[in-house]
Amino acid sequence: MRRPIIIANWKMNGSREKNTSFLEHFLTAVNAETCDIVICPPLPYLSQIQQSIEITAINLGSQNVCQYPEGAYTGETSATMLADLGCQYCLIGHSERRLIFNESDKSIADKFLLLKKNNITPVLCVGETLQQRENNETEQVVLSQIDSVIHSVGINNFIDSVIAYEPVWSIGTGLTATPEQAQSVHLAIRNHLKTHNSQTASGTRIVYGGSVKPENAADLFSQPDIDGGLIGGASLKAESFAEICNVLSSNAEVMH
Ligand SMILES: O=C(CO)COP(=O)(O)O
Repeated sequence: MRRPIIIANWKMNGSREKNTSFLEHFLTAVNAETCDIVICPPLPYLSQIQQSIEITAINLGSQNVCQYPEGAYTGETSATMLADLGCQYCLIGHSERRLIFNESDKSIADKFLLLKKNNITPVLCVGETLQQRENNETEQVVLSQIDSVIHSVGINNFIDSVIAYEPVWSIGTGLTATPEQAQSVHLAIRNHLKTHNSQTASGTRIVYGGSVKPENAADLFSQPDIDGGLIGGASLKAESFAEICNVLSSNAEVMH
């Protein structure tokens, strides 16, 4: 049985004051013992969040990492530094990074490997644009984004990572993939992983992201191959993020 996981991606939002208030409210409202919870704040706030969640079961995640090890890379943050700050997870290949910051498959694979070397779980984000979906290229695009990492790092390194399927057209748009649309891509990903290694396929957690809200979370999370969510906008409000976590957790209890 895969342990469900829910990840907050705060993107470039927050302040020390807002973060403190978020955690205060979130910790009272959340009741999700059967799933892993991860908060990915902006980099400058990693330490602040780390200190506030130290005695809780919540995990710390980064939104990005440098593709190179330590050295002369002005403005960057290494995987070693993230580990030093207590990060257990790190997003890589988010569509905003691929599209706005021109991240390549090669740099994403390099980041993946550096994270593994530092015992940080990579959360590999994949997803198609609206045009690609309309051209029936969804599976091809998503599987090739995954394969480019597997071919570069090797399937053994891929074990225990998390995949986040986030259709680009549903991010921040309010347009959620239907549970059936999401399940069909998640199943295609799992079947494809089987062609590499059946153990990896059954153990890899595949989460859905894209306009997940308390109102649509239960239907998405009840799909057999959706192991949780990567939440943007709705993770900025303590009450809505707690509600989504609670939905995932109670869903997991029913399935046990
Ligand atoms: O990009 C996302 C999480 O990484 C999804 O963002 P929204 O939940 O705001 O659509």
